[in-house]
Amino acid sequence: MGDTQLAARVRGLTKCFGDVVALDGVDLDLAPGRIHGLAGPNGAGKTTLLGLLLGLAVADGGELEVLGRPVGRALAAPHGMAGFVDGPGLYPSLTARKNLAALAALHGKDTRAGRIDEALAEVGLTEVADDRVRGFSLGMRQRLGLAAALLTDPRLLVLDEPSNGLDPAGKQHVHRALQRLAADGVTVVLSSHRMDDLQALCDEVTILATGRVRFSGPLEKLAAENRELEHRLLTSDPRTARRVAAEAAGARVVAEAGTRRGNEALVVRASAPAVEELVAALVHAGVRVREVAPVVPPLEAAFLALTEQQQEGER
Ligand SMILES: Nc1ncnc2c1ncn2[C@@H]1O[C@H](COP(=O)(O)OP(=O)(O)OP(=O)(O)O)[C@@H](O)[C@H]1O
Repeated sequence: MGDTQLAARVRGLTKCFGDVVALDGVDLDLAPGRIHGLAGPNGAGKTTLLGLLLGLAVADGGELEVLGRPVGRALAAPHGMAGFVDGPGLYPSLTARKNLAALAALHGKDTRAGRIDEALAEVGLTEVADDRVRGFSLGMRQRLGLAAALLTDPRLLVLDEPSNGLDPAGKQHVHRALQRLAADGVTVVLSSHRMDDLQALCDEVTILATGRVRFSGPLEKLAAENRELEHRLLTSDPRTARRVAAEAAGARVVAEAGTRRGNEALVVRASAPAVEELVAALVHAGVRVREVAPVVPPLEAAFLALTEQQQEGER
């Protein structure tokens, strides 16, 4: 795909706040119709990057192209973009419905009741449509902010931690709305601290640590980065299992991890294929394997390995 088709193209982006280097030569490509996740420890630069995309601040260096247009030094949200960082800007004294009407009118968009009702339904706020926003929870505000963004018919949607404060039903509404947008060709970029949310939603992720990109690409590639993981095994015969694991190629017994559901658990460090071999060897030795699971989910393990490496390298 040619770069001209990208929803956003970022090259060597830097941003400092006094002595703090928030972004340090960041490259990022956002492909159309994809949901791109941004992850990273606190202070990694996620909000700063999303803010620059939204035109809320100006970069100190590098290139930033959004929806085919270079973003210059003027602070202006590029046309066709929607989103928010640090929570959506809403009018507390107005109802949810009136907020949407006011925000859509501000953008010169369709304010017909039908369209507003649709947006409210999409984020699951129909029942509180006529309640004042002042009494809304964080999760309800986040969803209303998303509804407001939907009304502007964006081609690029930028969201900073949109899952913050959402209950499971709210999360489902938000995930469905974002997936519907992506299916319609809208590009979505969002930050999250939850690797499980990123896994459920995103095609690609970028991991930032101390202002630098540590990984950018498909999620499967990230999970595969961390080849050896600790796995917990529950078996019918812990003693034999331990002996078989100690002899298995490519597996190292880490510890006996106490008991779980009355069984003694065994923890081994091994790659996914080596774990499969071990399970086959256990079955061959007459040991029943009741449960095999990574101690830390693969994506989270890859995230920790990448971000810890970066921080240690800088000490
Ligand atoms: N307006 C500002 N003034 C001074 N420093 C800032 C400002 N905005 C961000 N920073 C600093 O820049 C760095 C990156 O911050 P940023 O908020 O982008 O990180 P983040 O990845 O979004 O973090 P979190 O996960 O905690 O939200 C941090 O060290 C932060 O303290």
